[in-house]
Amino acid sequence: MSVIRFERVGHAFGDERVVDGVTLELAERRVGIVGANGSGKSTLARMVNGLVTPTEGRVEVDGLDVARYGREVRRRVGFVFTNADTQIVMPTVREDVAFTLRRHRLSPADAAARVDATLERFGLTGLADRPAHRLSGGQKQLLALASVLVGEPSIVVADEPTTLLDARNARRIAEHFEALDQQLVVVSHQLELLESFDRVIVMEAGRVVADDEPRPALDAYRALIG
Ligand SMILES: Nc1ncnc2c1ncn2[C@@H]1O[C@H](COP(=O)(O)OP(=O)(O)OP(=O)(O)O)[C@@H](O)[C@H]1O
Repeated sequence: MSVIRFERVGHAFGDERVVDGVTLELAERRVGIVGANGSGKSTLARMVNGLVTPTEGRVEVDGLDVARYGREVRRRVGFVFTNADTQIVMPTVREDVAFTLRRHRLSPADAAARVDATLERFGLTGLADRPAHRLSGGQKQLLALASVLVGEPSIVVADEPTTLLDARNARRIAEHFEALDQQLVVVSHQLELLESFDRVIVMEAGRVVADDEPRPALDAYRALIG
């Protein structure tokens, strides 16, 4: 199991301090992060793989300082965005999944086999040669997840991965997340998704205000938002 460590982490955008004095050690299989809009959840999540750098304190993944060892950390930590369009970078479905492996030093045959197996796993084989940007929202989110997982990260961080999807696709994506072998950190407003998790962190104005098993943590969150 990997360990994500936040040590007195803060982040300010200009004068606005959006993450403030967060110390956490996350080593559970499934960790959820909830909080009101603007409470700093995305900023915190993005610090795990260096998309955002702390302005105070440090974040480590398996002892690696994310600010210094970004490349190594990003090999271990896959990030899934809310809007799959943000992370689809290649013209076709197959090329997008293959793009993740460009620095993995695999032989072309091994890389192709891994891509094919991943497409199959996410039900994307029949769409492999389609333009990625013309997929439906649900298919795009499956592609985004496939493109992350083909790199075999040990941790997957997802920032509201089901928010833009209809109920059926949200359920499908949630099932894929539930089936992952990887350690998972998920930011979500969809509280039922987090009920089966090992630990839930509640953020309020940049601080951790509850950190517990899902039931008490989600109760604390519901009380907080009234
Ligand atoms: N790149 C940026 N530049 C300036 N301010 C930012 C930037 N990104 C986020 N913020 C501000 O930081 C604060 C925290 O934002 P963040 O996205 O981390 O919150 P969040 O809890 O994920 O919110 P939401 O639930 O709405 O996604 C907000 O006030 C936001 O406006």
